[in-house]
Amino acid sequence: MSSLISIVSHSGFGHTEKLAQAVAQGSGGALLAIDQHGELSPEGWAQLAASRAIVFGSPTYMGNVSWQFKRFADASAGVWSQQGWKDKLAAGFTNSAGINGDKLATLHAMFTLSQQHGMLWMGTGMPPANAKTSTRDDINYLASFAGLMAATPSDASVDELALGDLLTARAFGERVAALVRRYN
Ligand SMILES: Cc1cc2nc3c(=O)[nH]c(=O)nc-3n(C[C@H](O)[C@H](O)[C@H](O)COP(=O)(O)O)c2cc1C
Repeated sequence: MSSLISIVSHSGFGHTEKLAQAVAQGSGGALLAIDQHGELSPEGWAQLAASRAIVFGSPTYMGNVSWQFKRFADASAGVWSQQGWKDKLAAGFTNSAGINGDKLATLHAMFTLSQQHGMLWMGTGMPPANAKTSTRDDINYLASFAGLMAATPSDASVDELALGDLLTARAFGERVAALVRRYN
């Protein structure tokens, strides 16, 4: 059964995939994987066409989306020519090793993609956890407004994503679901 919300993402080594799963838990959305060749199945494209909201996800590689995500983005030009995603809701998330690591550039790439398609972008809408008393387990400790950010040390396993980032991803998914209900 098709979902109103789709989370379409690429992950090279599984960390961003774990984040995508948390967004799916929060939103009730369907997970769609861009594979290691940058391809999405025909069923995946059909799911996106039927969705009310599309959440884009990619690791940050060299300060941008992965080439696999970019291949998917370029392939969406076919949808663009039919204005197939116009007025759908959109959001984005990324994960990288550095606390900063130029993640904002990745979110901007996703934002630009959404605007080329005429979509409506949703930020986190979350207050930052930036007080002296804040901890890494807090929601939005990375203080991102444009989209969901997570930081996973370069030598951390998939099972070592920060609890705070997973909670943030879940809350981000809940926000996406709430906005879909509001603007449906
Ligand atoms: C080719 C490559 C480029 C990377 N570039 C960056 C970067 O620009 N900034 C950063 O903070 N981390 C960078 N990283 C680290 C990854 O973002 C990090 O390992 C992330 O958890 C990988 O997610 P994944 O397991 O979903 O692929 C890079 C890793 C690779 C393999």
